[in-house]
Amino acid sequence: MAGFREIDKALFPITNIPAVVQIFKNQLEDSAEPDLALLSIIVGAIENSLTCRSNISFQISEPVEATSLPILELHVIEEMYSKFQAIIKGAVDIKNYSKPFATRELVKKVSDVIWNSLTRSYYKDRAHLQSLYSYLNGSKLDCFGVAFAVVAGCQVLGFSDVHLALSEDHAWVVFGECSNQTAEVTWHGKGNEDKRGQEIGRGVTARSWLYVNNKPVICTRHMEVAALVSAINPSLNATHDAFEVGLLQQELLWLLYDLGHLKMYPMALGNLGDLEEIAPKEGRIQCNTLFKEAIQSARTFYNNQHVYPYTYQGGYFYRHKMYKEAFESWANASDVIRLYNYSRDDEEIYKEFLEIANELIPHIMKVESSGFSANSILKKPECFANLLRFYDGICQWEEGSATPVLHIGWAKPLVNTISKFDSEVRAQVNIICADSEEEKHAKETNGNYFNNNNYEKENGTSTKKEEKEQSTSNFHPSIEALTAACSEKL
Ligand SMILES: CC1(C)CN=C(N2CCN(c3ncnc4sc(C(F)(F)C(F)(F)F)cc34)CC2)S1
Repeated sequence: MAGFREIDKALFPITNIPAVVQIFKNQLEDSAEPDLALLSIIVGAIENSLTCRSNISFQISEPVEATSLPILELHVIEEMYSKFQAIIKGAVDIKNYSKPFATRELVKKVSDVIWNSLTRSYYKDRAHLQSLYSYLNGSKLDCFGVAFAVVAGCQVLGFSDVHLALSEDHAWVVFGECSNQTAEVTWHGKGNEDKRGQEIGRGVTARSWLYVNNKPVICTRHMEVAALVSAINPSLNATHDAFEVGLLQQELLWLLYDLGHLKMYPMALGNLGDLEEIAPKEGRIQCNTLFKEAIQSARTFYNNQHVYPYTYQGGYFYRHKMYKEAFESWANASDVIRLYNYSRDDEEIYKEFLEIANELIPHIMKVESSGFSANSILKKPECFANLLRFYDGICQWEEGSATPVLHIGWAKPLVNTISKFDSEVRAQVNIICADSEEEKHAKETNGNYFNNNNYEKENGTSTKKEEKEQSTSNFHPSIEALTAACSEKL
């Protein structure tokens, strides 16, 4: 069983970051399960006291030491911890539910208890609504927070088979003797009817990015701790972070990394990479290594069906003006999305690709075409090839989808970008039609490679592709038409 033990209580009152890290270490290394409710309440209390407006003067007027925190008294935490236990145990009579494994009815009941105790209406996307501190003190939770609270509630009831399942923009639970049962427990997006209690769709939604082609991160208890730590939000306001909260999140993520609990959690590795880029820790691996580990994790454990590891890495390269590398990361992100069907639940990733295509890439083009260096990316065929691959993936994402992706707003920046490359550069990119000798070679070498500037791509097959007869080339017709138009101008 989990629990708030004497060795944890002995660390109170908590006044600094090392004490919080020690409690997490005790909980994570103990043979029993780490106590999700306890850990969420502790970090939620710290985050809330350092980021919520009420004591804003505290931050500005009294510069605090890096690792000092507002004092956390034991009785405050104990009261909240007992309150959560009382709410859950008071509302769920487990005599009605056979043990040792949870049932759909039990999971739905716990979800109803959380759901019905939330404030009637509040701004759901506000920051700092992810922890049990927010639930117990403000009766407010965001979409992730509800799912997390349900798993923490099931832990209180002794159901150790109920675990958090995470896509890149949604959370649900798995449960049962073989952990193969799934249930929605929270809402997603705006204005969508919640599907709480239902199993995760096999139908058309299963092919949407929202459910990552049935390759979600299935958490262990320790990975659920990593999720609550990843969900820590240091932002004070739109422009500033409370740096002690960011520091605490970074220390806790390194603790989880060292214990091996981030190996199968690409987004947590990406979060740690972002924090390391801002404030690199002595003697730790570099942030771009973390972005690579996140990509490797997604390729190894999730059949390369996740987009964010590539956009974490692309964002890093972009901020460091490594534009050639950024194009490759974004083209790799596009190779992931091309196999999905775009559905109305996929707005978040749509916005991500829209920003890359219509803000970041045009900015790079502007910067690169003003300067006149021989080393410019406008002279590099692999940059042109990766841009085509990026756009082609988005076109293919749209293919076969009920909802269109592209509109005229996409076309102008796209044509503007492609026309920035001189004809002799474009001519060096050799688009190889499917079934050619090179294509077969590419299949044998099982991957993408630039072969004397040829752009070769293994034509990844998927259900989406099988439905279409093999096209004459790898690219979506509109990209093919564009490149043909360009080459006509040679
Ligand atoms: C490259 C990026 C644009 C930078 N930040 C990104 N994040 C920030 C952190 N983030 C996350 N980081 C760790 N774990 C999770 S679980 C999750 C979620 F499934 F959507 C949930 F639970 F519904 F909110 C989101 C998420 C979401 C993606 S992607």
